Amino acid sequence: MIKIGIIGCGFIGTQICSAVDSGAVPAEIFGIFDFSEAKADDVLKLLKTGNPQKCAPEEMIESCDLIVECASQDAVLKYALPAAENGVDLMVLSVGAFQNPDFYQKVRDAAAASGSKIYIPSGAIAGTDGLKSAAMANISSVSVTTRKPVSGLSGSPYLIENNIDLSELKEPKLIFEGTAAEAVVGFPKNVNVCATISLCGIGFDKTVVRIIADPTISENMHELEVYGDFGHMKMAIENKPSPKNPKTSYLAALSAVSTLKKITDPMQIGV
Ligand SMILES: NC(=O)C1=CN([C@@H]2O[C@H](COP(=O)(O)OP(=O)(O)OC[C@H]3O[C@@H](n4cnc5c(N)ncnc54)[C@H](O)[C@@H]3O)[C@@H](O)[C@H]2O)C=CC1
Ligand SMILES: O=C([O-])CC(=O)C(=O)O
Repeated sequence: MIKIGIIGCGFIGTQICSAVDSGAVPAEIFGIFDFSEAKADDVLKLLKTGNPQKCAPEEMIESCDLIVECASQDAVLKYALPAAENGVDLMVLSVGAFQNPDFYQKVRDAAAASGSKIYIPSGAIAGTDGLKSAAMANISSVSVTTRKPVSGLSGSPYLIENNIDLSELKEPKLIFEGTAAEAVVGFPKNVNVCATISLCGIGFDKTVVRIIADPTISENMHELEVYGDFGHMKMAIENKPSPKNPKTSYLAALSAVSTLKKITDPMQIGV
């Protein structure tokens, strides 16, 4: 069984640990890490199988087969390269960190040299299968429109830097329109899906992102629209947010668990 290290014991980390602990994924949690000791302790208390420990990422990199980052873009910037250089597989949820092309290339090159794999789950969006296939020919445009309740957007650097106060909002409002590269910096906890779409399609600088704050909804919604030689694709998803973290959709955690199942399964279905 593969030995997994988890960096980040919030909503997604907890869901992954529970899935492994229940036997739904044939793997073993070797270690967990969170800079909040309390969060790591809460996850340790949940686990009933194996011998999971709190341990530093450096120790995971020495001892695990796969490290799952479900913490923050900062954590990706800190641990992705050492993991890839050490030949350890890595799953990344805070995909926005890859908008820096030099960093992305360094991690890719290190993984290629060491033979490790970097897994990026489809996360809180659908349609990555069709987009990846479409990208085998010419794609003329990709856009993502994300619509979230105000509580899911609060505290984003873009809102703070531009003095945008959404607390009195009564109707949906377009609060951002720009490239995916700009969106993942301004909203690092909200539009990692746009980073994933950029990597599957035409890149961070050509993917157009719109973010709408909507006080009338309770779901996190994403619409993907792609035009290319293949034709025209439209995808819309209405995600239930996690009860623990309104920024994150439940589907994001399910997609991480599903990716783990795919890694450990002899049958590989879908692109
Ligand atoms: N790829 C996708 O489609 C999606 C990605 N995400 C991203 O996945 C990540 C995890 O999401 P959630 O579990 O909902 O977040 P969360 O906020 O519930 O949990 C994150 C945990 O990581 C810890 N953490 C943050 N930075 C850390 C660091 N440098 N070192 C150690 N611990 C650190 C925090 O203390 C917290 O306990 C976030 O970056 C989120 O933006 C979320 C939803 C969709
Ligand atoms: O969970 C979602 O709906 C999207 C999200 O937070 C992200 O992509 O970072």
